[in-house]
Amino acid sequence: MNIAIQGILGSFHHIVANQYFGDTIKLTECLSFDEMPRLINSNQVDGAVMAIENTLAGSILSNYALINEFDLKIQGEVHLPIQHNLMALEGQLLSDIKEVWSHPMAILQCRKFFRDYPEIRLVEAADTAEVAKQIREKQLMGIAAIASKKAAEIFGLNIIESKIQTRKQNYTRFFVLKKNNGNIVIPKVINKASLRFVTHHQTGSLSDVLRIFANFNMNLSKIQSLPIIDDPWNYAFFVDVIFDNYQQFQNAIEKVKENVSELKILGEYQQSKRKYAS
Ligand SMILES: O=C(O)C(=O)C[C@]1(C(=O)O)C=C[C@@H](O)C=C1
Repeated sequence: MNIAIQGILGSFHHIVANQYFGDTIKLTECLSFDEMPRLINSNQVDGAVMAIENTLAGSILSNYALINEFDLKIQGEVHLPIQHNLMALEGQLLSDIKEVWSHPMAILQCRKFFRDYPEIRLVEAADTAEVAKQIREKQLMGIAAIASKKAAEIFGLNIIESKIQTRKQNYTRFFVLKKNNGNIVIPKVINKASLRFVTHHQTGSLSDVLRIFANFNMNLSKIQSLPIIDDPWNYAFFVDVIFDNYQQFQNAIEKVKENVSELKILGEYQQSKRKYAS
């Protein structure tokens, strides 16, 4: 099985791919999220792992847009505890560090730590682990990476400070994606779905839809609005719903269809347990 990940070995996406699919998969490393839909839709990979939201930094809205635009299907989800580490070449001290390079989402999650070091420049890079690799290969002095412990181990860097994210409890939710009609692993249980819908321009139209979910005993775990690019100042809603009874979910969908102008099921999958870090 060939799975695309954002980033390289040692990235958080790598950890998630191994956790979901096991250690024997082949990884296709991408240095942007934008590369993934093309790889999936041209069958160059069987699926992909894509971060979608983080408890400190919020949603990655552009990834919602990619899933919709390229008609990808959500096959599963993983909630991963994220501990960020500041790492550099052996012997480098925090006082030696002039610049810190990392993925923008990782930088966002560590903003507070760097408030005490205003002299350090924060530089956005393509991936957390890729920076660790560069520091090692090019023997970069004065540069540190924000990345996983696994990246420090793989690239032989020294961790200067661990757990530098703004709050110790920090989680990222990742989607496992596949081609619209493909199937990588058949989920044993389906108790969660992600939907995109557009409501009519009438008073109360969103609350009507939300009421349907409540009436059918479905728990709304997330709602996110996104601009519709062809229709300025109008929005599509992306929601996640959790349910016990699949038939009940389908009945709710039939009812929702009568109340919206557009509806798309982005994926039906098994809810992942939200593990808590110790
Ligand atoms: O290390 C990775 O896998 C990344 O691509 C960085 C990334 C992200 O894309 O959101 C992954 C998870 C963490 O929330 C922080 C950053």
